[in-house]
Amino acid sequence: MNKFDYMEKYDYEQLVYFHDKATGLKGITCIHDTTLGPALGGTRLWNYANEEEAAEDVLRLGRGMTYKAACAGLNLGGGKTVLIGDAKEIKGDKLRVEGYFRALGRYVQSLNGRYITAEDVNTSTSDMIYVAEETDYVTGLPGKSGNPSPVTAWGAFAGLKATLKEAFGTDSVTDRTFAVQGAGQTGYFLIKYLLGYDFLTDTYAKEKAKKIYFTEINEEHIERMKREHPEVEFVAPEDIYGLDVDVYCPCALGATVNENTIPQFKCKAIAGTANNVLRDEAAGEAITEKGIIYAPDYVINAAGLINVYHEIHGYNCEKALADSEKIYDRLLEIYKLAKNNNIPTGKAADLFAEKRIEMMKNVKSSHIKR
Ligand SMILES: NC(=O)c1ccc[n+]([C@@H]2O[C@H](COP(=O)([O-])OP(=O)(O)OC[C@H]3O[C@@H](n4cnc5c(N)ncnc54)[C@H](O)[C@@H]3O)[C@@H](O)[C@H]2O)c1
Repeated sequence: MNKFDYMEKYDYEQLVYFHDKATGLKGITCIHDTTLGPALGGTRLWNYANEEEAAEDVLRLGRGMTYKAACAGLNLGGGKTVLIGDAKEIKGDKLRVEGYFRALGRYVQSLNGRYITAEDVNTSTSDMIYVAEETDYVTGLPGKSGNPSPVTAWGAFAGLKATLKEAFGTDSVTDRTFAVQGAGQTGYFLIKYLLGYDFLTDTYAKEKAKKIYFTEINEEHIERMKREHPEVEFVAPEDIYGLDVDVYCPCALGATVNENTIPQFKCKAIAGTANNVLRDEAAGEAITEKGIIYAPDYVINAAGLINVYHEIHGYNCEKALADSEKIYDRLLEIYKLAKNNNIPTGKAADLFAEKRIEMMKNVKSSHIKR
């Protein structure tokens, strides 16, 4: 589809190409929707096969950010930047890195706050320090909101409890069993929260799950879990889907809910931190038919975004965690919407986001009339 037709179909505001000859910076920014606030989305550096592929990726990712921010209840719109280039080559040239990312910063500044950037695939918080030399519109800087993963897992834990409430009528984890895929940055913390860990007090003061299984492919992460929490049982990666547990928690890869895994599931709910959990729309429909409650990925894993949003307004960890807990109520609303409209929960999340944006459009236009 030609770009303008595509932009019209999905209501995009802007697609901006930029280039800096001296540093070889070459990229595209998508600003999808700024009804709720400035478009926020990270900058991804990727060796795209061609310009077309980069444009398609940035359009898809930028729109996804609009839905994520809207469902998270933030005053943010959705956007994204992709840089076209070989990360190894660009970042391997230490002299070039400063100029490259400062050129990006100058360009971001030229958008005048309509777009706020952050790190993403192949860009780091230290690259963002250079970006910040040239623009105010960058977040997720070192020494500010910090690593988002414990907060992402905190929000996901709140969402997981809402999902238990929906599936079992109570949100307590004490009688429940869990299968966690991936004990990396977020999965590790999700398991700790399931074991009663409180991030704020650094104590195990909360209720504890009845049983947790986990799987991993990284030896260090397997050893860490076995050493710190021997009661969490390791299973082989291929065995995680068919376990007789209440909840499957995807915290590693995308597309793990698919035609191969769905027949294996014995769980009543799917709730974890991973992105793009459903391989496709059909997977969403199939698990709904199977009676499995699915926590839409971009809703349950939004606390990383909530965390950097707080950085823009002066970071306070307690406030960021409290806001992340709102994912609980948000998911309950989405589950209700799904039931009332007889649609899969993923579709209900999209509907929720669109309704919030529509409502705010009306609020803003009535404000102008006065
Ligand atoms: N980090 C965040 O704040 C954040 C925010 C939103 C979404 N997410 C999403 O959550 C997911 C996990 O992110 P993360 O930051 O924890 O990543 P991570 O790389 O730290 O952890 C993922 C873990 O999964 C393991 N893994 C990979 N393939 C596996 C397999 N087949 N079986 C078992 N384990 C496997 C890896 O070894 C790794 O330890 C990703 O989809 C990411 O996009 C993360």
